[in-house]
Amino acid sequence: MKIAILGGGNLGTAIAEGIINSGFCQAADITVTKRQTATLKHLADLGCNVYSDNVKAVKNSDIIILAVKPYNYQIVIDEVKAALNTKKHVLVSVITGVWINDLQKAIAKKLAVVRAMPNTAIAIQQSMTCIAAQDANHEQIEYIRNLFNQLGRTVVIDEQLMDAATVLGACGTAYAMRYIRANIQGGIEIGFDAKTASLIAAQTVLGAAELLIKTDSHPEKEIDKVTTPKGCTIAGLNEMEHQGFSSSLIQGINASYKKITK
Ligand SMILES: NC(=O)C1=CN([C@@H]2O[C@H](COP(=O)(O)OP(=O)(O)OC[C@H]3O[C@@H](n4cnc5c(N)ncnc54)[C@H](O)[C@@H]3O)[C@@H](O)[C@H]2O)C=CC1
Ligand SMILES: O=C(O)[C@@H]1CCC=N1
Repeated sequence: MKIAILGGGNLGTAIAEGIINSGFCQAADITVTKRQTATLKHLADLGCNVYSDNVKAVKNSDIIILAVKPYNYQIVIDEVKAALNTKKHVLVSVITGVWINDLQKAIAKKLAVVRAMPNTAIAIQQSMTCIAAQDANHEQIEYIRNLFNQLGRTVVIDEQLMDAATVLGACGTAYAMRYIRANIQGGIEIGFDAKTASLIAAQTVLGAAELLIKTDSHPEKEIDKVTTPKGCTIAGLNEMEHQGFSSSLIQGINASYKKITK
C-alpha cells in the first residue's frame, strides 16, 4: 500500500516519521504534500516523496491521510475529489470536528472514510488514537488500525464519540502537561532545581500511567498502595480534593466538550 499525507504540518510529518521509524512501510511508499515544501527536506532526505501536487499524490497512493487544518479541508477535497477512486482509495481524516458525512458530501462519492483522532505524542510513537469508520470494510479498517498501532495505541469507537475522544485523548495531552507543570512548580518550592523537578515530575507520571496500562489496575487501588495511614500522601491528596482538584479537572473536560460541540 502507498500512503499519501496531504498537509505536511505538525501532525502530518509526525505520522510520516512514525511510519518510517516503525518500518510499517518503506519511505519511498510515502508521499507528503505541502504548498511550500522547504520544511519537508528531512522527509525527502529519508526517502519520502515530497511535493505540493495533491492530485499527483492521490493518484500515486492507496491510503490518503488528510492532515490539513479544518478551514483548509474543503479546498483540498475540491482539488482532489476527481482523482479519488471508490474502488482503490481509503481516506483517513485526522481533522478535528469534520464528520465523515461532511467529507463524503464534499467528495460526492461513497468513498471509504476513516476518522482518526491521534494526539501529539504520535511524534514519538506514543499516541492514543481513536478511530471511527464509514463505508470501509473490515480489512480496510484493520489496515488503518494497524498503521496507527505503529504510532501508539488505538481504539475503534462510534463516530458519535469522536468529540469526546478529541477532548479526552487530544486535549488530554495539554491537561497532562499542565498537571506536570504544576508538579514542577511545587517541586521547585520544596527544594529542587527546575531541571531535576521536571525529570522527577515527568518520569513519575510516566511510571504511574505505565502501572495502569501494564497491570490493568485501577487508579484508586494504586493510590491505596501509596497512602500510609496518617502519612504525607493522604494529607496532600485530601488537601488537593478540598481545593477542588478532581472537580476542576472534570469541569475543565466538560468545558472543552461544550466548546467542541457547540
Ligand atoms: N495538534 C493536535 O493536537 C491535533 C490536531 N489534529 C488535527 O490535525 C490537523 C492538522 O493539525 P496540525 O498538523 O497541528 O496543523 P499544521 O498547521 O501544523 O499542519 C497543516 C499543514 O497543512 C498544510 N496545508 C495547508 N493547505 C494545504 C494544501 N492545500 N495542500 C497541502 N498542504 C496544505 C499547511 O502548510 C500545514 O503544513 C488539524 O485539522 C487538527 O485539527 C488532530 C488531533 C490532534
Ligand atoms: O484545541 C483544539 O481545538 C484541537 C483539538 C485537539 C487538539 N487541538
